[in-house]
This record gives sequence, C-alpha cells and structure tokens, in this order.
Amino acid sequence: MKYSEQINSAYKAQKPFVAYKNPNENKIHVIIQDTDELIEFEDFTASGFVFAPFNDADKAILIKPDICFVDQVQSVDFELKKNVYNNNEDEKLNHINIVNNAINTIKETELSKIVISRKEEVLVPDFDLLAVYNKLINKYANAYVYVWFHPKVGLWMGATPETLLKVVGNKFKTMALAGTQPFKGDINPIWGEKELEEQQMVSDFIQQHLENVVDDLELSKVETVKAGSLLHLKTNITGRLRKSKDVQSLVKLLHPTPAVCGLPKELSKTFILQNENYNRSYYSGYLGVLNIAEETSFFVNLRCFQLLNNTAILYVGGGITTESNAQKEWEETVAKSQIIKSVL
Ligand SMILES: C=C(O[C@H]1C=CC=C(C(=O)O)[C@@H]1O)C(=O)O
Repeated sequence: MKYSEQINSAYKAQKPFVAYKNPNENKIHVIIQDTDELIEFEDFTASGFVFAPFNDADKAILIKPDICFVDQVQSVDFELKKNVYNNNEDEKLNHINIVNNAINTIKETELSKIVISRKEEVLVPDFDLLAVYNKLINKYANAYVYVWFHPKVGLWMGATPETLLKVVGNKFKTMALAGTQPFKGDINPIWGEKELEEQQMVSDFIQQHLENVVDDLELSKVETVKAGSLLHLKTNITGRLRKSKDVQSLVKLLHPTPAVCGLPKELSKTFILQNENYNRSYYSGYLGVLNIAEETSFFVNLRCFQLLNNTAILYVGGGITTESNAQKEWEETVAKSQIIKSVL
C-alpha cells in the first residue's frame, strides 16, 4: 500500500497514526496504533512516537508502533497561495501589546529573551488532509514534515526547521536555532545585531547546560539555513552521552528550547504562561520517534497547525529581546504564518 492509502484508511478508521518525513529525506514513515487507547507518555525506555506539549502540566502522548511502514514521497505540482496577509487589527494590537510588555520586562528583570507567540484561525471548509500534507512535503524538503492524529486529541500538521535532539547509540545532535529574516534570493545575507545576539544567547545556553552531562561537546560555526521563505541562524551541536538513560535528562535540559521559550528558561516560561493569554497546547512542544530501530529523534513543533472542525488553528511566535521592535515582531509572525497558509 502507498502511504497515502495508509494515512487515509487509518484516518477513516479513526486509528491513532503519524506520518513523518525527516529533513532532506525522500521517504515517508507511517506509524499506526491498532487501538484508540490514549497512552500517556512518561517512560523514556518505551518505544513509539512521542507527541509532547509546550507545558509539562499538559499530557504527552505515545503512539504505539503496531504498524510501521516506509514509502517514497509522492511528488505533486501546485502553486503556493501568495500574500495571505492577516488584517485583523485586534489580533495585531494584542500581539504588539504583549511584545511591548515582554520588552519592558526584559529591561527591568534578569530575563534576556522571551518568545511570544499567538494563534490564528483560518477557515478550511474543503480541507483535504493528503493534499495539504503532500504540499508541505514537496515544498519544505529540509524540514521535518509530519501529520499526527489521535481520535481523542485531534489532528496536527507541520513543517518544522528545529531539531530538539537526535540520539543514536551514545551520540547525540542538537541545534541552536534563532533569528529570522525573509529569503530574498541570497542564502548568505547580512544579519542584524539583534538576530546575531539572539542566536548567540541560545548557543551559549545550550553549551553551558550540556557541558555538565555530556562528553566531547562540539559547536559548529553559525550558518544560515532556509526554512521555506524564511532564513534562520543555526549552530549544530554534537556530543556523546555519558549514559544511555541520559536522553531523559537531556530532554529536560533542552525543552522548551530558548527558540520557543526564552532565557532563563523557568522565568520566561512563567512569563509566557501568565501573559500570552492562550494555551499553546502542542505548539512549541516536541515530537518524534523514541527508541525505534535504536534511534530517538525529537523535533520542536513549529510552523504547525491544528485542525478543529472546519478551522485550521495556526501557531506562530518569535524571540523578543531588548532590541526588538513590536511592529516588526508582528510582521515576523505574519511571515511565519505564510508557511502554513500558503498550502491550505
Ligand atoms: C517560535 C518560532 O520560531 C522560532 C524558531 C526560529 C526562529 C525564531 C525567531 O527568529 O524568533 C523563533 O525562535 C515559530 O516559528 O513559531
């Protein structure tokens, strides 16, 4: 069977499933659970597909790998929708107010970065799961592109540029991702001080925290990476785990990353939970395979949406520092929302 048939039949039968494509791979992996049991994820020695929320207070879910399947990506020809701008003045004002509040808080406290996000609703009366998923796969080759479904939770889909953690044996990889500018044809553009500093903070944080729990920690030079119509700054980070059970402590250290939460972690998380005025749910959580074929690969749930009846709920955010400009931060979230809107 093709992956499209696997996905369609699991969805129709209301079975929990996930399909994903790793960055720069031409394969779709499908994992299906045979029952509709909602399995809470707590045990890092388990095997399956993890779907974890931003806030640990919410439930992380495990899909059991009862059926596993790999297939080639199907290529599709299509036009991306252009300039699907958000003209909702209330949403804009609300976001700008929270961003200004974050900038003032950073100036007055020991916080140096807070990631502020928002959600946006788009009506999708003729939503076609496979058509949208195939567009995301074909458009975002270097992203991790997934569709996840549980009959007791709902449907999520996304194309994320951020790896939380990849562990094979005792070797691990992670990344420090931050800073955004639109791609205008040059893959090596000049970056502003705000973006360079923001990314450096993320790198420093990861380095300081990992030094105590891993060996041979190495950080690459900062490079520019393309995520659809956007560019980000990234440092690749590699090392060796001291004990295999350290995966759990590594996840605890890294999640939520400064790319989705802020610095210091607990203070920025508290600010987010008290001020964002909505529930991020699984946006900026993490997802991926745990102990399947000796591999654990988790990605941060960015550039994603949730399907609720006939509405796609998109989630977008950006890192705020003292150098931020609230109007520009709003525009950055609008640009990020295009990644999803252009395929809906
Ligand atoms: C929080 C998001 O992006 C993060 C990842 C890369 C660059 C980011 C930035 O420039 O602010 C964000 O930290 C999002 O897409 O919702």
